Amino acid sequence: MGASQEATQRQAAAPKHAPVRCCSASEETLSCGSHHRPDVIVDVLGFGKIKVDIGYGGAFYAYVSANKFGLDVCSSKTRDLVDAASAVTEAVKAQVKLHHPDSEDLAFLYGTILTDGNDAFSEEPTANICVFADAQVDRSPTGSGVTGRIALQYHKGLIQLNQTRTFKSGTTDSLFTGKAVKETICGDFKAVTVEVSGQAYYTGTAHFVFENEDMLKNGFFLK
Ligand SMILES: O=C(O)[C@H]1NCC[C@@H]1O
Repeated sequence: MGASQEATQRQAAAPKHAPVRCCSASEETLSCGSHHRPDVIVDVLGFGKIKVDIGYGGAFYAYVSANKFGLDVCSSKTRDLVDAASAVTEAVKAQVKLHHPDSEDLAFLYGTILTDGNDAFSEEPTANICVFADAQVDRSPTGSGVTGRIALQYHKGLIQLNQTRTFKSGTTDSLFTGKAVKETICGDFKAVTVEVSGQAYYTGTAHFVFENEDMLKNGFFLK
């Protein structure tokens, strides 16, 4: 079977809109110890005191409307959005202690998501840009980021269970849809199960092998 045939077969078998379910909590600092305090004030270098939300949807993000920085997620220069988001990330990392009930390994801020501020339910798409890891910009509205954003919207009473919202990347215009489907708990935190859907495309394949003589074929530990 040629490579293109294989790819075609895989495409035919691939689910186009399979939703991904995540358990997601609106989170806050360990020290405050309550379930509902999404508003966290941090001192952001160059911008002063800014109120952000911190949410978890597979990773922790800080969420803040871009207009707090005089920016627009859809029309401002990406460089300016990245600089503002990175300043927020630095501030939160330095000033907020995160806690994850399942594992402290998960208790770190992965990035900042600047939004258009349209968190109340609407049929219209709401835009955001995710600046994560080492100031990378996501090409999508961000699965984990949208999950956390829906959790925050739900816990703020801005959306109801099973109200589907559409999320748009301010950078590429790509779309995800998502909804909160069930209340749950995560450790001591009130949480919500979220479904996110989007379109994915194959962009390549890889085939890995190991040879018996390879003394590292089973992997290795770093000392
Ligand atoms: O969509 C996601 O959740 C991933 N994309 C970039 C940040 C996350 O790793």
